[in-house]
Amino acid sequence: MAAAAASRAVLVSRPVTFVTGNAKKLEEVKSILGQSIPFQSLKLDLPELQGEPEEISKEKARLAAVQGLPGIHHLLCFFSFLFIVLVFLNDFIFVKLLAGPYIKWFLQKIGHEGFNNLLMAYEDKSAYALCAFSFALGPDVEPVTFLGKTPGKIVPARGPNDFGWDPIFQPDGYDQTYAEMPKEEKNKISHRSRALDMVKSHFAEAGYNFSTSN
Ligand SMILES: O=c1[nH]c(=O)c2ncn([C@@H]3O[C@H](COP(=O)(O)OP(=O)(O)OP(=O)(O)O)[C@@H](O)[C@H]3O)c2[nH]1
Ligand SMILES: [Mg+2]
Repeated sequence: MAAAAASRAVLVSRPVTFVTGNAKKLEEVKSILGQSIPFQSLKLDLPELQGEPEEISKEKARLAAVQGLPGIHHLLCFFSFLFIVLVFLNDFIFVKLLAGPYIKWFLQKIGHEGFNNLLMAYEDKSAYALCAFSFALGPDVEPVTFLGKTPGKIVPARGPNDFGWDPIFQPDGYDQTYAEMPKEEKNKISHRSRALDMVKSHFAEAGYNFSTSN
């Protein structure tokens, strides 16, 4: 077994690069990953195209890799959204009603209160938080995407207001919003930690063996 794992091991001499300009995301990723995957962060203003989350994230990773950053061959593009999903029980159709990849702009324009007001007409405030990571090993390699999802609902804002939509998202099975929860608690069940669990498994299965100097 050990020999099989050893023969599969891929020696990686540079840390993975997380492409994000969001300090709060970075903080959570650092705390979730700990020492498990060596990484550095890089703020790169790349376009986020329209489409499904997986495609937006994949394309961003592809762009980052193609951009040919000097000395950086391992890119992990990080991306996260909140979808509002309304369930119309009569016809069993899931309707993605709002926001999705555009949550950032929604929040900037209408804020937490506006968001709640928009949903006033609907009894069902179901939502899910979705995190998409895409990992591109290089410019010629198709990125792999990992999606982490946490179901919950939209509520009037509660808790500290220092990270996006945390105050209006209450995960299923909890009385607190993401913002009210202690950080460690959020990091245990969050969309981000679920996606990162998949990233970690992928790295372990691929046999990446980091030997980085920093
Ligand atoms: O309350 C929150 N809890 C979270 O767990 C979370 N994760 C992301 N966000 C916000 O959702 C939008 C996504 O947009 P986004 O993914 O394009 O982020 P960004 O543009 O800030 O950074 P990046 O694209 O450089 O990585 C931005 O407003 C983020 O602040 C969160 N808000
Ligand atoms: Mg962004």
